[in-house]
Amino acid sequence: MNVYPHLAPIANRWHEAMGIDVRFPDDHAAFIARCHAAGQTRPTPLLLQYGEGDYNALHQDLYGEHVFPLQIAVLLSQPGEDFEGGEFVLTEQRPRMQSRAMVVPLKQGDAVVFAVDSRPVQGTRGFYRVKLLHGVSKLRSGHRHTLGIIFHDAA
Ligand SMILES: O=C(O)CCC(=O)C(=O)O
Ligand SMILES: [Fe+2]
Repeated sequence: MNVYPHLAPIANRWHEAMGIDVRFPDDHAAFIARCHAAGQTRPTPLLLQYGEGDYNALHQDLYGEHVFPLQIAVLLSQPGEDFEGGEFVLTEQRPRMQSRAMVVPLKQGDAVVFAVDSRPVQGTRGFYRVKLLHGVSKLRSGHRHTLGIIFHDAA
């Protein structure tokens, strides 16, 4: 599976809508070369394991100047069977409003594609930026594994 080429055009449309000048090449290797040239050389894909009581506080995976604006998390365990609790949570912060929470109901093998930092939302006067955070609620029992794919390398 090579998903980056499908995401790069979306990333470019998002940047255009948000008035950000940076554009992304079709080829992931070319984008990684840009990260490396800026000292972002550490690979970022991760396998995460959560046990009972573990959680992942709301955060953003920003690891340097170069940021690919979309990332992926794949749930490797079966909710309700392998673990209880441990929901994937997003919050969206709109200008002058309080944050909205969203729970993404993932089953084993599902992937969620989400904004690393901000996404454009159509308003009455063009697009505005909505800031996202993501995290995982506390596991009540069992074990939960995920694969996280972040397309930029880290400094
Ligand atoms: O465990 C998860 O579902 C999300 C982990 C995470 O923060 C990430 O993939 O960036
Ligand atoms: Fe994360």
